[in-house]
Amino acid sequence: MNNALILPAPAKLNRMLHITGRRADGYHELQTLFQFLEYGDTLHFLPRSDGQTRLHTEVAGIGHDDNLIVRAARRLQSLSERSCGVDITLEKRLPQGGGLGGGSSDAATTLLALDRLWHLDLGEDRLAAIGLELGADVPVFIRGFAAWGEGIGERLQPAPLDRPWFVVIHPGVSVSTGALFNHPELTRQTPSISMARALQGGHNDCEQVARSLQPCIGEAIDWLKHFGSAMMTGTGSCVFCPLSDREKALRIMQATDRKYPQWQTFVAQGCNISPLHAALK
Ligand SMILES: C[C@@](CO)(OP(=O)(O)O)[C@H](O)COP(=O)(O)OP(=O)(O)OC[C@H]1O[C@@H](n2ccc(N)nc2=O)[C@H](O)[C@@H]1O
Ligand SMILES: Nc1ncnc2c1ncn2[C@@H]1O[C@H](COP(=O)(O)OP(=O)(O)O)[C@@H](O)[C@H]1O
Repeated sequence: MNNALILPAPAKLNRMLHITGRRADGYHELQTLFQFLEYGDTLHFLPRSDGQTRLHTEVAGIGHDDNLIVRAARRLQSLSERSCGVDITLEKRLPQGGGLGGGSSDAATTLLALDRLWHLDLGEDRLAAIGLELGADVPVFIRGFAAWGEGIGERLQPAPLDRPWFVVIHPGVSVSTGALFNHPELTRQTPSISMARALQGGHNDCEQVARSLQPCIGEAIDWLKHFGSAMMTGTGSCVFCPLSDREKALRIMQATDRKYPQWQTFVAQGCNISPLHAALK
């Protein structure tokens, strides 16, 4: 059908993540550098005219109506006066609870796709605000530029990051974002810094608690530290190491597969314009 849309939902990495405080509602104030990866999920959208929204792919452990894709679609449906519907299928590559933002990225791709397919023309500001109701990470995927994020990650400005190749390891476990943020031993008072300072290098305040919750996260970071400045993304569980060239990254991936066959490893380049926005142009 000629008005079907096939779009990427890329992963993100947090190249650093500092927790600078906690708001009265319990959410944490962050300073973080978001960068996209040329790697992620793919969504297929086929409009239907009977007002039904259906996701035809099951995601393990998530009910149809709880899936962020369906929640995003229904939220847009509620804003439309016409009887819009859609059939959606998902090629899932990103692990859940991996800190790669897969669920948030799926939601953002759905919002941008349906805004176009249903001719809603809501504009990026409105879509980012709707996205924020679905998850703190959704706005950066709506905006589509690598960013210095503050607040709970929704105050964004473009960040001129380098674009290395990354070896990314998913050590086969997941970390619940909520559980990590509620942990009594989490560092919550890192002094604020400027973006310019963060671009010179930073750390991830969630790493220590994630290591204690899931020791294999620490094992994966310590292994990748043999090759460069390895770090965890988001609240975990994935860890990454930036490399200057693809061949070197692929060699490290092969060595990781041999030594730790129980982990999933991939190589992808960082990008400062989201592959989603590149595809929508
Ligand atoms: C911390 C980040 C950094 O990228 O990590 P990852 O989840 O991607 O690992 C994100 O901002 C996460 O965003 P997202 O995954 O959308 O989180 P949400 O669904 O909004 O929140 C899940 C739960 O985490 C806690 N939470 C989340 C974000 C934040 N800044 N402070 C918090 O305390 C809240 O308890 C919330 O109920
Ligand atoms: N389409 C989806 N893909 C992944 N997770 C989803 C989706 N819809 C809802 N979720 C929920 O969102 C949570 C966070 O998922 P995700 O964004 O992939 O991880 P993270 O926030 O660690 O990067 C999952 O544990 C899952 O319960």
